[in-house]
Amino acid sequence: MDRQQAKRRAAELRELLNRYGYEYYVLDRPSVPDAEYDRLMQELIAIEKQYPELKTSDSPTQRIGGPPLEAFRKVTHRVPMMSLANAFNEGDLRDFDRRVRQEVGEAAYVCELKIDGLAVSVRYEDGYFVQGATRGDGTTGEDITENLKTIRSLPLRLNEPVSLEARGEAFMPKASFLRLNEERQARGEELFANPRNAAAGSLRQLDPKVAASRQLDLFVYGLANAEELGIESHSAALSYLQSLGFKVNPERRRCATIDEVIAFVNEWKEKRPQLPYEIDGIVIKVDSFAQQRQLGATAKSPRWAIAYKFPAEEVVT
Ligand SMILES: NC(=O)c1cnc(N)c2cc(Br)sc12
Repeated sequence: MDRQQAKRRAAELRELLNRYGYEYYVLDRPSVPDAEYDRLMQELIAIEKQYPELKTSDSPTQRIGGPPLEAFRKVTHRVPMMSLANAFNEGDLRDFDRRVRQEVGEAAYVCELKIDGLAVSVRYEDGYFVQGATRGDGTTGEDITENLKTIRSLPLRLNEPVSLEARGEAFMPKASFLRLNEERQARGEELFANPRNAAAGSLRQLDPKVAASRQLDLFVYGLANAEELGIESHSAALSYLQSLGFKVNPERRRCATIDEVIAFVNEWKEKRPQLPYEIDGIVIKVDSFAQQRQLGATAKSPRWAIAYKFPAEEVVT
């Protein structure tokens, strides 16, 4: 195959493998057998070996990660990553709703599952993944780009050539956590206490090959620059993120009243053990960005959101 044919075939393979990867890891609905995916991947690896200059940053071969880092570089978040005030019972939720309605009148909410993982920020330029970082202290985090690239549900290239910064939670599914601890037990190593610690420990590894072996996953749940993109509500932001190719948690509900919010909270209090990942509560946000702007934020938390906390979940070992 000459260079021109190789260039064309490499682009074809990237398109195919990224689409098959999206179907498998984001939609959980693969359209080709694993053997077919592996065969195409081997073909792309061979072409990139013969013509290294054909390797692109969104090539699925680039997920496996380079050599171990010496240390993590610091990253300053242009938009601070905030933390959420907590609610522990129905009364706290009704107090929150009363404060919101006193300031902005009737408000619709979006309820989402609070994923028990590690908050991360992922930045894209012209549709290409360029940098990922931990939350850190909210203003300064650690650059874990190479480790985040190993998460198969993180798109290396978006469906549109947009520049944005998305926020999400990296997590370890319960099944991966149990298997990892079984392996560590067999090697006489110290066990991880819970999936959140296992996910955090995995993303803090300097060697991307270790992170790649931990089968982490990622739900994206927000945009740092939504208003710059002309989006006017949180529910619209989530639909937009989904359309770009991100994995957005489907268990979400737009609620017109706090009674509907409380119904969602009680529903998931019961259904939580059936989830393949751990959650530590429900996040409730005022849906309209105009109303969010009116409500503003305290020094560390937005006044337009609250996290209803569940008691710690025991993963069945
Ligand atoms: N859907 C969400 O907004 C969401 C889900 N899971 C989480 N751990 C967090 C944390 C913050 Br801060 S927001 C959020």
